This record gives sequence, C-alpha cells and structure tokens, in this order.
Amino acid sequence: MSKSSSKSTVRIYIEATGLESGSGRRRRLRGDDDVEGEARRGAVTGRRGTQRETHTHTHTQIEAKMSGRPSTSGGKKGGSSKNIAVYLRCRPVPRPSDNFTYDLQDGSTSVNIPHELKAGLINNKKEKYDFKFNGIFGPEAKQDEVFDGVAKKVVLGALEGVNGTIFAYGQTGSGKTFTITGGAERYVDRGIIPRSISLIYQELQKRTDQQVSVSISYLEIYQGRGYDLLDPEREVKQIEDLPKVGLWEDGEGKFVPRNLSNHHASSEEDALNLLFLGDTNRTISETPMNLTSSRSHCIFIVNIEVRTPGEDTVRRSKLNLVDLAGSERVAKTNIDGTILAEAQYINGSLHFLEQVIVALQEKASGIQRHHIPYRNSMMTAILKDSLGGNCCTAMVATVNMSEAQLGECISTCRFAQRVAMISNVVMVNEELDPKLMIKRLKQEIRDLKEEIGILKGGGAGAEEEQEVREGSQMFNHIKQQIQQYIGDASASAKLNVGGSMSYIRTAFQIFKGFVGNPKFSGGPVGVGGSEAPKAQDAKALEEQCKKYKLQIQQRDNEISILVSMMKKRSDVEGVQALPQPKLRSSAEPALRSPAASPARQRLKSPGGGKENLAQASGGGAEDMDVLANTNLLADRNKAFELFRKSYRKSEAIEENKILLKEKFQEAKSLGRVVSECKQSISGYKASIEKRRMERAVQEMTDGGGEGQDQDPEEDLLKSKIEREKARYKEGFGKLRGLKREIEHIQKILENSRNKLQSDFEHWLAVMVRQQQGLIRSPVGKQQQERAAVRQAWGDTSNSTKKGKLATGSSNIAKSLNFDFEVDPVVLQKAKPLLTGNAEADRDIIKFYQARHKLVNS
Ligand SMILES: Nc1ncnc2c1ncn2[C@@H]1O[C@H](COP(=O)(O)OP(=O)(O)OP(=O)(O)O)[C@@H](O)[C@H]1O
Repeated sequence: MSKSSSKSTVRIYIEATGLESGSGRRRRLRGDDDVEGEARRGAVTGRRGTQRETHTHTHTQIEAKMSGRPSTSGGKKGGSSKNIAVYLRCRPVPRPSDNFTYDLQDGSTSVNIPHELKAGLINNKKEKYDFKFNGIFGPEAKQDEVFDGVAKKVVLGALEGVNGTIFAYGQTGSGKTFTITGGAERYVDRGIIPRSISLIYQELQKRTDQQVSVSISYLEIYQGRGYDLLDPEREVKQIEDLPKVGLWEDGEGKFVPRNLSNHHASSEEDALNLLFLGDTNRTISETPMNLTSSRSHCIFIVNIEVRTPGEDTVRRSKLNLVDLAGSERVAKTNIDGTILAEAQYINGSLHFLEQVIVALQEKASGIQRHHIPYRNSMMTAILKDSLGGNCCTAMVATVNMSEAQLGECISTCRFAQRVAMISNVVMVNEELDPKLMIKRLKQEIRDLKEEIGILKGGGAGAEEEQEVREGSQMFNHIKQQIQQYIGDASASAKLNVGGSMSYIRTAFQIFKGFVGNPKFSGGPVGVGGSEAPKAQDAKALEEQCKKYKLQIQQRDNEISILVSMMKKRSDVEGVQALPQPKLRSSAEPALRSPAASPARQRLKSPGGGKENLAQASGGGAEDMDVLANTNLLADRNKAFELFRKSYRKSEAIEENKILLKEKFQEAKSLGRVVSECKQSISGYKASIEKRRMERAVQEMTDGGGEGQDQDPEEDLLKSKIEREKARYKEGFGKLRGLKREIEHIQKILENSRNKLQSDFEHWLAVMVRQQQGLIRSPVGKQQQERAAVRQAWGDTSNSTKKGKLATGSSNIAKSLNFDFEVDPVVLQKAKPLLTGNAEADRDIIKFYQARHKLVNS
C-alpha cells in the first residue's frame, strides 16, 4: 500500500486481475477513478504485477467498497464477462454404447438414438444429437487430470479474490460425487474438494508476503432444507440432528445462509478434517437402505480473505464446490414412498435450477427477462452469484454411456449446453478494511504531527507547544548524530536514527541539506534551540506545515466516517444475528416433522463417496454361506476375520497401506538427503572457519602484512554452501508436501478402518437375524437387509432395481436383487462361482438358470 500525501481523498493502490490465463488484462475496479497507473496480472498463474493502479476513492466510493457493492460512479465496469465453462465426464461402464461417441480433441460429442429405440418402432434411421463442451474427460481420465482441467484455475482465481463455483450435474450414479469429493478409499481417487484444499495451502506457503485466512462451511440441502454438516460438538445420528440452516436476504439481492457455521482452517490438515467431519455427518445422516444414491445437494464452501501488510484493502472470495443430487427422472425409476418424496424434492429443486438456467439462457440470447427466479429454491438462491452473477463458474456434466442411459445422457448434455450460454461478470472482490485503514491513518497523523513539530520553529499554538518542543529536540538530536557519523572516518561507523518513518525522513532531509551545502545548519530553531532558519526556508516550511495540518484534518474526517460505517455495519450484523424471516419458497412446502416421519431416511450410503454397504464386501459367497450356516457367527473374532478377508474395500485399504509405506520410504530418503545437506553445510562452514584461522595465523607469522582479500578456496566453499542450501530447500519443500500426503492417506485409512468396523457390525446383525429366522421383517427392513447382504456380495450396481425375490431362496438369491426370477434350486445346486461384478454375476446366474431348466426338461 502506498499513499500520496498531496490529494484530499484517500488513495489506494489496487492491483487488477485479469482472468484470462496469463493474459494480464488491464482492468479497473468498481468505484475507482483517477487511474494513474496500470496493472497487469495473470490471475490464473498467480503472478503479481509490478505496475500498479492507483485509485482515488471518494467517501461514497469508500462506503460502496466497504459494503461490497458497486459505487454509483464505478458500477461493474471492472468486471470481465465470462461464460460458464462446461465439461463432460464419462464414467467407466462395462458396456459403453456405440451410439455415444466423443472427440477429446475438439470437445464434441454425439449421441445417436435409433428410432426403434426412441419410439418402439422398427426404423433404421438414426437421430443424432451433437453437443459441444469446453473439454471432455473420457472414462480413463484420472482425477488429477479432471482437477487440472476444470478446477485449478478457478481455485487460483479464488486466491486472487475472484468468487469461484464448480458444480457437477448428471443422473444418479454418473460420478458426480466421485468428481467433486472423490472416492473415499483410494488416495489417488481424491476429488476436486481435497485437491482444491491442497492447492490452496500449497499456494499459501508461497505467498509469504500476504496474510491469508481460510474458513470453511459445509451445507447440505435435503428436501429443500439446509443442514450444517460441520458441527463438531453434536452427536449426529440422523440428519435431523444436524443444525438447520436458513436463508437471509441481505437487502441487496444476495442470499446469505443463516446459522451456517464457518470454521477457520489454519492448515491443510484443519481443512481436511473439516471435510472428513462433514462427509461423516453426510454419511451418518443416511441409512443403509440406500444403494449409493445421494438424495441431497451438498455445497462445500471455502471463504478466503487476503490482506497484504501495509495495504488497507482486503480481498474476499468464496469458492463453492457443489455436488448436486442425481437428475434422474422419477417416472423411469419405479420408486415409491420416501424415495419418491425425495426424488420429487430433487426433481423440484433441479427443475428450479433449470428454470434459472433457461431464464439466463434466454437473457443471454437477447430475450428480455426482468426476473430470474432465483428465490424459488434454497439451492438456486445460494448459487445466485454463481449463475449469472459475480463468479467464475465451471460445470462438470457427468454421464453414464450405457445404452439404456442414452436418454439421460442427452438430457444432461442439453442442460450443459444451456449452462454454457450463461455469462457471469467476473471481478476481484476487494474492499477497504476500515480497521486497517484507521490504523494506518492514525499512524499517519502521528507522523505528520511529528513533522509539524520538526518543521515549525516557533509560534506554535499552546496545545502544540509540547509537540514542537519534542520535534525540535528530535531534529537537533538526529542532526548531531549525522554530524558525528559523517565525522567518523572508521569503516565501523554506524548511523541509527530510530525506526520511525518521520525520523528517517528527517535524516534524509538533513543529508540533503548537507549535500547541497556542506556547511548546512538548517532545521528549525527548537523551542530551546539555537539555530534560526533562513527566511525563505521558514516560508517554505510554513507552507508545508499548512499542508500537513490540512491532511491531518482530512484523515480525521475519514476516520470518523469509517468509524461510523463500522458502527453501522456492526448494527446490521447484530440484526442479522436475530432470527430472520424465512425465505419463502413456493416450491418447498413445509416438511413433515422428522419424528412423525420414520420413513424419512437418507438414502445415501456411508463413506462420503456414496459407497454403501452393498459395496462393502466382495466375493466370498461361499464364505458368507458357510458363515451363515455355522456357529462361526458366535465367534466375533472369527466372523470378523472372515468378513475382513472378503471385504471388497480391503483391496483399497491394502493399496493405501502400500502407498503409505512408499510415501514413508520416500520421506525417509528425503529426510536423509536433507540432513546430509545440513551436515555438508556445517562441514563447509567449519572449513571456512578453519581456513580463516589458518590465514590469520599465516598473516601473523608472515609478519602481520596485509593478507589477500580474496581467498579462492573460501569462495569455492561458499558456492558449495549455496548449492547445498538450494538442495536443502528443495528437499525440505518436498518433505513438507509428503507430510501432507501422508497425513491425508492416514486419515483415509482411519476412515476405512472405521467403515470396515461399522460395515461388519451391520452385516453381522443381519446375518445373525437371518440365522435366527427373523428375516421376515417389514418391507423396509427387508430392503435394508437385502442391501446389506448384497453389499457382502459386492454388488456395486447403482440403479434402483425392481427385483422379485424367490421365496425361500438361499442367502445368495435373497442377496441378489435381480430383475428376473431366480430359482433357488438353481443356486442351491449349482453353487455358481460369482465374480462380485453385478452385471457379470447376473449373466452367470442366468446361464445356470437356463442350464437347470434344460437339465430338468
Ligand atoms: N470416473 C470414475 N472412475 C471410477 N469410478 C467411478 C467414476 N465415476 C463414478 N464412479 C463410481 O461409480 C459409482 C457412482 O458414482 P457416484 O456416487 O459419484 O455417482 P453420483 O452421480 O454422485 O450418484 P448420485 O446422484 O446417486 O449421488 C461410485 O461407486 C463411484 O466410485
């Protein structure tokens, strides 16, 4: 922050940010005028510009900046318009349809729907749907590629003060959670949220010249209601236990979540712990009934505040990472009860999202739209800025390329095309921080008063007498020191005038006087001083005094404006803290009371990544039967051992353990390198010391003659030290990164272990009940139990299947909720070896069934 002392308004220097990658566009912030300089910077690369823009703010502008709204004169002129970037991600499926094609190079995709598929008619004609995306990620795309392609620039933008939003949209099971949160088990499967966290803290380590504060909120919107996923105090068993979140409209058209906790995260570890906590609460608020589908929208919010010491401004940005609920059509999915109610809510809120998108799309294509229906649902209200507002937004459309899902693919792609037409105004959110400004202005006043004291020889007002006396004494004291300094010919002469800027300025002024006139005796006559200023000097000084006095008066005025604004703001915040009227939503009727609705259970599976019990255990069908039919169940340890062996996620746990081991090894060898560097540096330093001693002794024995200034040997040692230092620094940086990775993997392992334990408990309870013949439970329970046993079989299928269970069938038959009749005898006799892959197993069982029929006939 620099200031100018010659203008009557507060001047602040703001570096502008261009969002185009590396383009360094020149822009001006809203509310700014009097631009004296230029600023160039590529926000995406995080470079800081060297030139700066100077902005002079009037009081109205200060007020506007502080409240975050554009001032009348500035408006939104600083923002650049940017369309929402849309990307397509195709999840891997066993049999991708040939009717779905894409071109990774040019980001285009085509879906061919044969007419006979479409209308049930025999017709060889194909109907082709073409779509265009900013980028496409095929089934083989890795999480890091998706992060680099979609999220990196948005996250870096957020660190520059630009709001960012990334959201995933697509049908159930198409990989939204996998993209946003990531797989819960494998470190390499980390999604956009954990990777964004890592990137933010990596960047912060580089920005040592800034004070950055990061805080996190995690909001879940379930059946139109907001829930705070971050409540460390509370024991959460059901979604109803989570604190509820409302919406508050701030009077400027912005919707602010009310009662949503915001947690300071001073390190990457803190932030990841918050993510894990939120995901755990997301998990707990579900029931095992669900087979992996998320029935809620989740928004992970990262609030970033950046201050640069010495500047009055603060940059505030918000990064929303959004995992929307599945966009499947209710009619297709044969669902009822709670699932239907949830689907209706989901479809309702997605419908309102679509309405907003359509309205914005129409607006973008020139149709006059005065009203965008943001307030119809909580989700659209919260995402208002992200959709057509001040935000850099990216969307990932996720699709399942199976033949049966082509219709959903088309509707997802269509939605994405509309989104792509929406343009946002992207700008740096920079505000004056009144606290910083007051502090700086007060310091300025102190400095100015000191200077007045220095400059004013006499005739000061009574109230200034003391200051003048002090100022004058200070001037003479500095002058004396300078004279001593100049008079001291020794190389060790030092001048120390103190840390105050006014002392330093005075010292320079005196130096200037000496340079211009070696016999200079200028400076004020202190009250008790002896040296009189020359007449012309006195006049100039008088002028300067007047100017400073005027400045003091202006600073005083500004401070009083700022103080009154702060008061106003804290009054408003006080009002905010009071219960606010609820945002009315025509779309979201009042919820039934949770207690009155036992069926209102969450359907998302545990694990955050929506893996559920169905995926818990893979293979081991025989084991499971053996277990169910013997007394093994009575021995918990043995049962656990068996369960663990056939647990599907054991593979991921083992993988993570191996990865952890590798990381530890890497850390160990890096640690060795770092300590070797340290030792080498100490060794070289000792050698230099030794050489110096030897040289000194040599000089003495040589008769005290002048030694050579340069010692090539010492120079060589010094360059070696520099090299080792660079190696040390590099190794240390890598070690720090490794530490973060190790902590993350350890956390994943800890979560997996907890999950293994809880899956085991659940599975055991089901098996024991089955063994005791208690399986004839109510329908909901049966579903849960079936789900648990399916999990034991590792059925990862994600779609809602309507299967008929053969009565009296074996555990296997019960466990497989297939969409065809399974003859229990087939399974009893054939004991097929299953793979754990739902589709393959279905084929195997069909084969056995046909074989059995054939044999019987
Ligand atoms: N790109 C991918 N690579 C590997 N596995 C994936 C990928 N995408 C999705 N999956 C897997 O597919 C399953 C479903 O994915 P996910 O839960 O992310 O779907 P979703 O779209 O969030 O579903 P819903 O809307 O029901 O919540 C998960 O087991 C997930 O691990």
